[in-house]
Amino acid sequence: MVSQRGRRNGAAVARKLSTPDADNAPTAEMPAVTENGTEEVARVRAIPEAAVARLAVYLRVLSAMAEQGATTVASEELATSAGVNSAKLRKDLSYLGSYGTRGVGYEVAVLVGQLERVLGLTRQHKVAVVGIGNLGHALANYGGFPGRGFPVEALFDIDPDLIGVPVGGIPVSHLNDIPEVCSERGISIGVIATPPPAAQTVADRLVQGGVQCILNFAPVVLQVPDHVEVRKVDLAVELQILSFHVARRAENVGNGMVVR
Ligand SMILES: NC(=O)c1ccc[n+]([C@@H]2O[C@H](COP(=O)([O-])OP(=O)(O)OC[C@H]3O[C@@H](n4cnc5c(N)ncnc54)[C@H](O)[C@@H]3O)[C@@H](O)[C@H]2O)c1
Repeated sequence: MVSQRGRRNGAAVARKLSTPDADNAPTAEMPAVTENGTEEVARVRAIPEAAVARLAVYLRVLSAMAEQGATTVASEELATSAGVNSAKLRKDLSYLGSYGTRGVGYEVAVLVGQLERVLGLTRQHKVAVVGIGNLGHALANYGGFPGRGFPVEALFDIDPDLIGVPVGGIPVSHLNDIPEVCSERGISIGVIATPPPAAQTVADRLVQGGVQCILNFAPVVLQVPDHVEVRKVDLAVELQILSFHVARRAENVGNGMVVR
C-alpha cells in the first residue's frame, strides 16, 4: 500500500503511513509516549514509514496475546510473532519511548495502550464505503473493522437498484448524498471502490463532506487538498513486488548464494 497525494499547497506536516521497506523514507511525525503512558506532545518523534506499519502489526499481535490472558511478553517472542528480528522490534518500540524490562520484557497492556495512542486509535474513525460492487460488498460485510476502531457507518453507490438496500446492515445512499451524509455522521475515512473514472468525483464529494482520509482502491491518482491524506491500495503492485522477490531468489539460487 502506498501513500499518495495529488495537489499540495502548503508546508503542513504530512501524516504519512507505511510504504514497503521504507525505513529510510519520509517519516511520520507522532507524539512520543513516555513509560507511564503520557504523551509528550512537545517532543515529537519522527518515525520511519515502514516502522509505522510494523507498529500496527505489533498492536495486532499484542491484542491477540492480551485476549489469551498474557500480561507480559519477551521481546524475542513478540518479534517472532510479528515476523521481525528482535533488534528491529526494540528499535521500533524505542520510538514510543518503550524499552521493556530486562528479564521480563514488555507489559502487554501498557504496550497496547502506547501503540494505540501513537497510532491515533484511542478514538473511533467512522468509515464510508463508496461503490458497493464486488469489493464494496466485501468491505461493507467484513466484521473485523469495528473492533479495530473503524466502524463502517455509510455506504454509497450510483446504481438505482442498490439505493436503499441494506448491506451489512447499512442502507446504501446515493452518490449525490455523500457530502451531507458524511458530514451528519461524522465520517472521517472514505473508501473508494468505484470504477476508475468515477473515483475523482467521489473523492471531491468525500472532501466536501469533511472526510480527512481516503483509502483508494481504484487504480487512478487522486487530486485532493493538502489536508486530506490518500492511501492507494493496489494488490497488483503487491503481487509484482512478490514476483520480484521470487525472481531474485531464483537468481541467487542460480548463482549459488544462500537464500533467506
Ligand atoms: N486495489 C486492488 O487491489 C483492487 C482489487 C479489486 C478491485 N479494485 C478496484 O476497485 C474498484 C471496484 O472493483 P469491483 O470489482 O468491486 O467493481 P464492481 O464493478 O463490482 O463495483 C463497482 C461499483 O461502483 C459503483 N459505481 C460506479 N460509478 C459510481 C459512482 N460514480 N459513484 C458511486 N458508485 C459508483 C457501481 O454501481 C458498482 O456497484 C475498481 O476500480 C477496481 O479496479 C482494486
